[in-house]
Amino acid sequence: MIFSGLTQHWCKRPPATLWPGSGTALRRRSSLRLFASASSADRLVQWVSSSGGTVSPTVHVSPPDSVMGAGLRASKACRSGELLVSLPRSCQLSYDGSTEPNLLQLISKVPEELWGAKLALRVLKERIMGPDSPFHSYIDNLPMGVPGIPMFFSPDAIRALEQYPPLSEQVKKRCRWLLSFSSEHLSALPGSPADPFLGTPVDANILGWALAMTTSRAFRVQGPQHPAALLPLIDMSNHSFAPNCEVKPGPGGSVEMVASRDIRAEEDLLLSYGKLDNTFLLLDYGFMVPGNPHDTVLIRYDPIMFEAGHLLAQGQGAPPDNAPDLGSATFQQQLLTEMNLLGPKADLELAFGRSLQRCSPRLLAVARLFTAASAAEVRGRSADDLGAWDQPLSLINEVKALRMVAGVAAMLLTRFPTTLEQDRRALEGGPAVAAEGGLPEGGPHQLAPDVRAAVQLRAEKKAVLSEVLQDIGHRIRGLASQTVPQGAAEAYRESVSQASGGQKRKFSTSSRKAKMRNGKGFG
Ligand SMILES: C[S@@+](CC[C@H](N)C(=O)[O-])C[C@H]1O[C@@H](n2cnc3c(N)ncnc32)[C@H](O)[C@@H]1O
Repeated sequence: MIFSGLTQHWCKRPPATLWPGSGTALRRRSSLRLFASASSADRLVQWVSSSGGTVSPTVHVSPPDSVMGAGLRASKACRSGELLVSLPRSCQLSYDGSTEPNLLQLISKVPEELWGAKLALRVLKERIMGPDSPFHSYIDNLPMGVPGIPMFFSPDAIRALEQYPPLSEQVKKRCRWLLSFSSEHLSALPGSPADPFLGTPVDANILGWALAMTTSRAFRVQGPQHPAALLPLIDMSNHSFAPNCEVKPGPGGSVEMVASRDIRAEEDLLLSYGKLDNTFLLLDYGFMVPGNPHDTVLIRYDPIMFEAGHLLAQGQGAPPDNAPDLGSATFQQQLLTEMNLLGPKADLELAFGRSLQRCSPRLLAVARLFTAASAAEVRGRSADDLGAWDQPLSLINEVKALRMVAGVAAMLLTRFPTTLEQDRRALEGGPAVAAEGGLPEGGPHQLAPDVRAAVQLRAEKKAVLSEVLQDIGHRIRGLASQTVPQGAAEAYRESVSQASGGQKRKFSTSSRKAKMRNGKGFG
């Protein structure tokens, strides 16, 4: 059954007390920022200045565009290090800043790790207080939705996203949490003495809006010990991996935004939200960066997957390779436990990624371990050593281990119901792929924005895996020519290039069997 995310109908017919005068603007779902007018932005700047903060005359709020929404821009050139915005503590919105007992009581019911949801409850409280809230000028300027956030995707888009379960599972988890928290703790509040929301009904969709605000706008500037806070005005800066501004703690608990390099007049003022992969960017911020250098593909550790990868990478023309011992030998069990891949609290997450030198150290370590000739080859190695790119066990082992890594990546690529090329054609408006690809059936058509985002996300993941295959194939070819005699090297290269072909390559019988045994590779 397809899980449908939260609905946006609340946006169209909001309770009057929550969204005064906003009903009509919200019908245009494609616009990111739906009601921040020049005057509300001016009021925000005035509020920061009159609350003891500083806003440089260089800082200008730019009107929304269809890609990034509104933003900040330099109205004139400024020098590196120049102070652009300073926010006193009283202008920072965090969940521990409230003294209202009912709100604090409700916030305490949210698990510690869900800081975004705790902060969301505070945002709702301030929103419901309207002009009585000290944060009114800020709250009034918040967008009415972040349409790119998958919590609000249609069933078609969620289906399209299911090709990459690490993301679709997170989306479902968030939606389930919102639904259960609102039925357990919010539905009975109106009319009760414990109600912090002054009788205004709050449901999962409204809490979802507030959660989208906090995950897409909060900062943790004062260090990991301090709760994340919303930073009015500063949070209008959009993201770039090559930013020109940075945010840092200032004197007396203030937060400052400064130019991190010389900035020309009319340049956008951009911050880096962190070295985040596309999954995280889409989940929390509702956008992704094509070719993101920090993108990753997550997989769950499973020895059968490594075995299947090994078989796939061997290829048919390859010299026979002894079947590796997969996790049953005592020395393997010890190292797998040290890597926290075995045991009741095991963390099974492994990753491929551009900035991980193609795969996470633990993934490399597992492949080296499984292809080690004997316990003697890994004796004295810690799990950390085993995952260090510059510490191969031996040339022969490295070739085998990299072939196994490449085989796992190739196998993942073959498991997507659609190929990278099909996804790219769909993004260009070509014919829809079968419904298993999560696209509506039919001829050439424009994808809805949320379906497009889902297809783009999975295409980005496939691009990461393809690059991993090419890169590892290249490394293997370099190593293989040093380790095997001339005739066998030819066969080796042939098998490696077959494995690098990924989706185009046919499974050998044994690897097809392994695939059937293994079921899903993700999540
Ligand atoms: C902290 S807010 C920035 C201000 C926001 N644009 C606004 O209109 O209020 C973060 C949101 O801005 C948008 N955004 C920021 N950087 C972006 C980028 N590089 N590409 C696309 N959207 C971006 C996303 O909607 C994101 O959730």
